[in-house]
Amino acid sequence: MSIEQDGGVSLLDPREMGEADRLTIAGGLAGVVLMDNAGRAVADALRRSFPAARRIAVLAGPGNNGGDGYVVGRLLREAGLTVALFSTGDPASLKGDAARAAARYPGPVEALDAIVPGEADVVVDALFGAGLDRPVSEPIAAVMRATKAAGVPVVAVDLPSGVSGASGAVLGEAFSAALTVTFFRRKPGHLLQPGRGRCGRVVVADIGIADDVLDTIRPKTFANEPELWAEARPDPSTDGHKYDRGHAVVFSGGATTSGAARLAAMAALRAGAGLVTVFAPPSALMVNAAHLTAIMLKRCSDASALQAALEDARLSAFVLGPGFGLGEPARDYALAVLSARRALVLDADGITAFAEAPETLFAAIRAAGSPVVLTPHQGEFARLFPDIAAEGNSSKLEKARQAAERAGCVVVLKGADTVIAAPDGRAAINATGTPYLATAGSGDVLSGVIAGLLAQKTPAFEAAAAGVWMHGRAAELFGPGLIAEDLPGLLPKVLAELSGAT
Ligand SMILES: NC(=O)C1=CN([C@@H]2O[C@H](COP(=O)(O)OP(=O)(O)OC[C@H]3O[C@@H](n4cnc5c(N)ncnc54)[C@H](O)[C@@H]3O)[C@@H](O)[C@H]2O)[C@@H](O)CC1
Ligand SMILES: [K+]
Repeated sequence: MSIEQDGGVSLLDPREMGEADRLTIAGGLAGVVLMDNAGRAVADALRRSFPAARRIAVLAGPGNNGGDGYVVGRLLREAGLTVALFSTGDPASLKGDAARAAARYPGPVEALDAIVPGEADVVVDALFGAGLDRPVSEPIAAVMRATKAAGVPVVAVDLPSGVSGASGAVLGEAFSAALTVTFFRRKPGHLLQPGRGRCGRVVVADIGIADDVLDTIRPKTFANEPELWAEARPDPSTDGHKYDRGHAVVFSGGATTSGAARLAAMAALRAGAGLVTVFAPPSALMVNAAHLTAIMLKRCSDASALQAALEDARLSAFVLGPGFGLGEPARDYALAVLSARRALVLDADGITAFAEAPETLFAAIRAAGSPVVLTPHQGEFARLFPDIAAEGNSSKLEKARQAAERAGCVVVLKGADTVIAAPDGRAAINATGTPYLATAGSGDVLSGVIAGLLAQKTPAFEAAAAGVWMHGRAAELFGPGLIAEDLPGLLPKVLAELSGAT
């Protein structure tokens, strides 16, 4: 993906956004113009979203976010609205562009605690944006609570105050905005929870920063949207034979836990793998045979049987973990697949099996050099990366990134804001999905979708990112009442959407 055509999916942390700002100003666009453009974008979005609003309260903070607030206040006054502006401090203490914006504000500036939130139709939150660097404390927090209690819709400038742009964490107190207007590109905090839940609708405004600043900044964090991996997606029309679309293998657990493997297998087939085989222990052959049709079944009784099966070089991508059971067989199978240098999705029990010896797994992954994706939820993640999981100051984004670097493979850290991270530092934050995805077997389907894409030679990061997106999108298409069995059958619709068909 070339950066000029990033499709808007790049996310900039506060430091990178500061860099975009500096590069733009160095290129000849004055900072005050950027601030004016930012304020205008917020004022316009507010009027579009709240056409009936007449009384606006602007809360202006001590930095450039506050400066944007003064511009919004001025422009809304010019548009004939009634604006009251409340400042955290003496406007004379503002610096630079914010001081200039405040100087051009034509109305009175009141103290922050003078606000009566119920007297406004809309509150503009210009307290803190990218520069938030500590928890919001009293007395500002009290004003925010009073505003929230009044139930007046909040329009946030750049970020809801109190939400960290870098991590999505709530620092102290945070607004829940109805609308957030950010500039140039979104920030990780717009997609990571709990920040995402505080943003309301997010509008990204063009304020005159040119896309080519991204060539210098080289962002490595992305919104997990189709633009990120569209080019890497398999195109079945160019491959005539089923073997060209890869052969995925899913390991089945024992008779009573074999459903998980079938879910993964069905998902791999629907995701486009040419062939899918379930490798089952003797005890689970009959139950699998009774349930499988398009999916093939093979007896696999132990690691030496697996070694023999791996002689078939066409077996391209493996899923190990769903319903598999813990312990030695899981470790032996994973290590055998890796030493045969095949693509591997390690999920659930396959991850937990290495809790006592994560370094053994990481060494095998590095030695294999084949595409490997780990798909832990929080609990499994903590078993494999206990120190990274326990680090209180790092975000989910940083945790997934550190884990991917340590493991030497792609890590999918699951949740409402699943993060997909690659060892080279790239990371994507997912936003598709619904709460109904928290259902038994949902993760098994995800591992199958990813394996289906790996079987078709999609690179690991793109396969994992696309798989997570597709899995979430399928859940959105179904809505309430979702069970895992519904997901594979929805993948054709998701694939059709991605191909632009209806
Ligand atoms: N970077 C850019 O390209 C642009 C930035 N703009 C605006 O500039 C903002 C960033 O401006 P700043 O870097 O000045 O940062 P902010 O205005 O977000 O906040 C920085 C100020 O808040 C104080 N502060 C931080 N956390 C606090 C807390 N918990 N309690 C009390 N005080 C706290 C800091 O000491 C500093 O004075 C963006 O969010 C955006 O709204 C826009 O004007 C347009 C262009
Ligand atoms: K804000």
